[in-house]
Amino acid sequence: MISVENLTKAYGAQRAVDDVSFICEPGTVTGFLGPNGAGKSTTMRMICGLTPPTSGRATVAGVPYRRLGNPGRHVGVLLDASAQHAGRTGREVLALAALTMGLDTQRVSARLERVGLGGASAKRRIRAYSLGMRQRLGLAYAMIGDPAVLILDEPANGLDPEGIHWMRGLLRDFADRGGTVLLSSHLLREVEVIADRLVVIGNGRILVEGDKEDLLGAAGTLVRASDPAALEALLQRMGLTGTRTADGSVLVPSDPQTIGPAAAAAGVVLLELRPAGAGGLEEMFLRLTAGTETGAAAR
Ligand SMILES: Nc1ncnc2c1ncn2[C@@H]1O[C@H](COP(=O)(O)OP(=O)(O)OP(=O)(O)O)[C@@H](O)[C@H]1O
Repeated sequence: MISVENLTKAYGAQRAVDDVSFICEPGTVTGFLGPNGAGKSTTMRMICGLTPPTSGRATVAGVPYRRLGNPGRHVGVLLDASAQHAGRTGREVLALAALTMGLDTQRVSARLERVGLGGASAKRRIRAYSLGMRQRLGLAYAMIGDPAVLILDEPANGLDPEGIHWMRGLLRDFADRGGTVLLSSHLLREVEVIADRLVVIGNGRILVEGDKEDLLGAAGTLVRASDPAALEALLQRMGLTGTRTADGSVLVPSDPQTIGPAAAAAGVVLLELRPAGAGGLEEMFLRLTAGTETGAAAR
């Protein structure tokens, strides 16, 4: 389990992470999303004891990361796949990790095979690895101590479609066996498939957090009318408050079955009427992050 409580990190006047709280439970994969510069890496670094928080705290398995004895046996971390010593071979990296954790190096060959780096790949130096191969080694490194928790920053970065499919299975299996996974990714489609829970962050603050199905299902209805003022008046009469989205439609906290007939009865011509969740995670992400600095810049 990972617990993040009111975590804040200030760099001068800027709050890179601002009062962030969430929990990752055993048996779940939590997707950590946000535009560039939102504060994902900083949050993960604070959880792993690499960046001291300005205030708040984070614990893994009930204690701050830095107080874990032999941390690799409790939590596997992959924050930067290229952080390994370029002159070592894949086999050497894993063997050293095993030795450091007091584990038998016999497990190394099987672990390399499991991430697709057996045979000749294991004997190559990291400097000759592709980014995808480094990510695979990074995952093997994170998992060599059989931890109960995985913290992965952009683990799919550089993986080919087959590699992404493989990683999805690996992490799903890990969580299904009771493991806890926190992963950040820009690949929304991948997160949508693999995650059970979502934490979306923008400008250092949590924009939305919760069960994936609930968030995508309870997103409301997107309505567009030829006469926006008439729609607004209708919503008011229905006691509903709509929110104008970046593309000019209105997000209404109700279902299409309620809005459609009411609009027809009132003679309001609708150009669009659909569940907001139907556009999936990407649409939700873009809508949520529309007001944030980097989210707006991306448009
Ligand atoms: N050491 C630092 N000193 C000053 N500012 C920093 C430092 N590290 C991060 N920041 C700032 O904190 C903010 C959050 O950065 P962070 O790397 O956590 O974002 P991110 O969500 O991981 O972004 P990306 O998706 O681009 O990796 C950014 O504005 C960044 O410039």
